[in-house]
Amino acid sequence: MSPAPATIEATELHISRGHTKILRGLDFTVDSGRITGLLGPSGSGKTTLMRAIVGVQRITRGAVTVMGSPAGSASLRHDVGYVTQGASVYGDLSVEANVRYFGAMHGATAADVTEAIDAVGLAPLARQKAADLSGGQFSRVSLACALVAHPKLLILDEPTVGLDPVLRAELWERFAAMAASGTTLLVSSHVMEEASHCSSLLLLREGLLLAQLTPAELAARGGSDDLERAFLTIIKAADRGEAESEVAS
Ligand SMILES: Nc1ncnc2c1ncn2[C@@H]1O[C@H](COP(=O)(O)OP(=O)(O)OP(=O)(O)O)[C@@H](O)[C@H]1O
Repeated sequence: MSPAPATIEATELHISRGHTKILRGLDFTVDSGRITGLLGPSGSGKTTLMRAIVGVQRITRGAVTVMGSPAGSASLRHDVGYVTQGASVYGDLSVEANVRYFGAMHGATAADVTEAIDAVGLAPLARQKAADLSGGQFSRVSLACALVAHPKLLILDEPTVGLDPVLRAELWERFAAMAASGTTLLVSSHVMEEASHCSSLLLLREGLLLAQLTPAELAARGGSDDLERAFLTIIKAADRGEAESEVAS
């Protein structure tokens, strides 16, 4: 079987905001039906890259295509789901009403709504007002609102922040099941241990792509099965490389 075409393709992607260069020439592809992790220190450009893929971030130079169309194309509206860090949920509506509302924009059925709420573990709270939920529960409403549309590409900005370990593990199982049924997921995280759930990793640092590799390759290249330590080793090596090239120039 020939491999499925890439869902996302970035070519020489540059993004500046004001005078600041935030993304500095990224080239990568994200494969279909896989979980790709977007990892990097705070401020490295993860959210900016996700925004570019969704089509809400102006691109300075280069290109991003999603399923063969320029990022943000109207034809992609029903195919791309994006869950931001700031949950876009109506506090005065119940969990169910929120998910139904988002679902209605994508032709979702009542069964889709129930399934999405179940998937994030909020069935017992379906009738509760979103404003009365805990922080972790509230952010899961936002995730349910994205799941209800059954997007082909789901982009999740730090979806496990504020969740306890049990829920985090359940969500990763859910993501794996979605990928197995053909959904492409791009998931950002600070938590390196979560990298092990991904089949491919994009390592960002200061707007540059340090590497695109599998978790096993990260462990091998960073010389540790502790992925956090492996990543730090790679970052330090990149820092040394930059310092050396500055001395040489
Ligand atoms: N509107 C803006 N104008 C200028 N600079 C910005 C703007 N938004 C973000 N930045 C800068 O762009 C850089 C990348 O930010 P971005 O939010 O993409 O990083 P991130 O990797 O997602 O960080 P975090 O993990 O903390 O969310 C940061 O240095 C940030 O200060």
